[in-house]
Amino acid sequence: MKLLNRDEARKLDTLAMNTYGLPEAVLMENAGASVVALTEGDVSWKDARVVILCGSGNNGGDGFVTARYASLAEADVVVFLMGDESHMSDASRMYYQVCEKMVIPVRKIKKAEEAQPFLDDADIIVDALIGTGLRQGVSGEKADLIDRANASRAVRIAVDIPSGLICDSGQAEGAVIHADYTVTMGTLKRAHILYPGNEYCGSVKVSPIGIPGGAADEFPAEWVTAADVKPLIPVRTRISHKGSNGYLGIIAGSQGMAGAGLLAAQGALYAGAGKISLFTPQSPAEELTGLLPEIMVRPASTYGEFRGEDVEDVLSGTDACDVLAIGPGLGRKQETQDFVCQVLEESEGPIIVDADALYAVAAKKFPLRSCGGQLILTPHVGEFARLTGKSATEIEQHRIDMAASYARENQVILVLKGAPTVTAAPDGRIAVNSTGNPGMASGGMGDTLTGIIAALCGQGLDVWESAVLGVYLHGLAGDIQAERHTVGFTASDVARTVPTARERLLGAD
Ligand SMILES: NC(=O)C1=CN([C@@H]2O[C@H](COP(=O)(O)OP(=O)(O)OC[C@H]3O[C@@H](n4cnc5c(N)ncnc54)[C@H](O)[C@@H]3O)[C@@H](O)[C@H]2O)[C@@H](O)CC1
Ligand SMILES: [K+]
Repeated sequence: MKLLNRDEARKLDTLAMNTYGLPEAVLMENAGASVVALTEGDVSWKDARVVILCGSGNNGGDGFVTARYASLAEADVVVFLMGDESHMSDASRMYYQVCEKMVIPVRKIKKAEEAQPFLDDADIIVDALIGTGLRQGVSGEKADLIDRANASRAVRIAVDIPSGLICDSGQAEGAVIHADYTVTMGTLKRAHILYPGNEYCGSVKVSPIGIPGGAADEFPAEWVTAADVKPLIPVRTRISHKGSNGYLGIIAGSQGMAGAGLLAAQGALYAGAGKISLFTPQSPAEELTGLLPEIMVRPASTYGEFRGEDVEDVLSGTDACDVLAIGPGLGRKQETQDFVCQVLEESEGPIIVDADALYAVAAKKFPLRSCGGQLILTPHVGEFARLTGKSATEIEQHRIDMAASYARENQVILVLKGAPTVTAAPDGRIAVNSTGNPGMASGGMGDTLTGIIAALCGQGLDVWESAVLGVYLHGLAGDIQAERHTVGFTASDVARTVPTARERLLGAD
């Protein structure tokens, strides 16, 4: 499902009006009607005392329509209008007047306290104060009204987006409605899925409001669900053999950090890789041999860590590989950074660049565009901060846009891990992942993801598909683990659960 920012949401409405000739009032009618229709069953409108808070923008227009449908559902409705009436659109004003003609009480208020007795008694509060039109945090009387609505024992239903949330960033800069339900119009908005925005939304319901499905096709960001990634799962034929399922080379590990490469290998193995070689320095190689009998451990440096002089040896080994993954546990020594940059420069196949390899890219200001092979970078926020020179806070507030511009500028697939993980392509595609949970915030999870993505790439998916499906499967495996224990499962547990996740995805509608 498409995921829109503020300007795109406005553009979608304009497209619906201009391209399909749908009048604004029709969209508003459908929006208000769906607020009642989509929540019927979750709440009971009949005989409920309903307070509808309207602003003077089009979100308020949706609120006036909702008032009519709530009244038709036999609710006892009162509307409070806070805002400058002279700013109302024609459609909003029309529905305001319809309320008056239906003798639904509409009280214009300047002070929030005027609504207090009604908020105290309400069963349902509909929040139609401000929608996607908000640019900065709410303060003053509107903020007071929001706080009072939040203090009420009533069920709160937000129209389109909880009032006070910033649509593009999901930030709560001032007062914000804490909704139990949000009925959003057309398609999802960023604030519904970004943190902390999604915590204010409650259960989100999407109403198409009559806009034809194809109208949103031009917008780049997709909220990735099972239906999107299920068709990407590699199909295995009867005559499949290990050679047809990808030979992966994992370049990982250093003295004292042997496990990272093993976790990447586990991720790859359980995601169906045909054959895996783990290229690692001598001492981790000795520790690892035999721990995962299905993989080949290839000692490829006599030092405790990779150095520039090991490049030739490693590349002669990885020559036969279809896909490379580089980074987990490599360490951050200068010599290792040189090694990483040379490997990136000289390799041709797709390469997943993770962990300490990302450190090397950032430290050496390595020109990613000069690389021969297609790259998938998988930074978490800290690593992305190093790559971009931006603060973690700034990245968290703009994770979608920053991932997208980094991918475009550097011509790489960028997987910005976190909540939610955002995958961006050089051509502008953006996939925002819907799986995963906080129990996955533990050491080694990223290493397994790297292995999973590499394995999918080896099974014939292109770099974009591998990243999008890999992120989804990894998160789903974590979600399956979290069904038993919300915290305390390990990266190895997640790797071992990938086959179950794959099967669950295959069985999804
Ligand atoms: N054709 C359309 O444009 C449609 C729009 N729809 C609704 O319209 C909404 C967008 O409407 P608008 O663009 O008119 O904008 P909004 O109604 O979201 O917001 C504008 C209102 O918020 C107030 N406001 C803005 N920033 C504020 C701040 N920082 N503090 C206090 N008040 C503030 C303004 O004074 C104005 O009254 C959507 O969220 C959706 O609910 C739907 O009716 C579907 C059709
Ligand atoms: K709202």
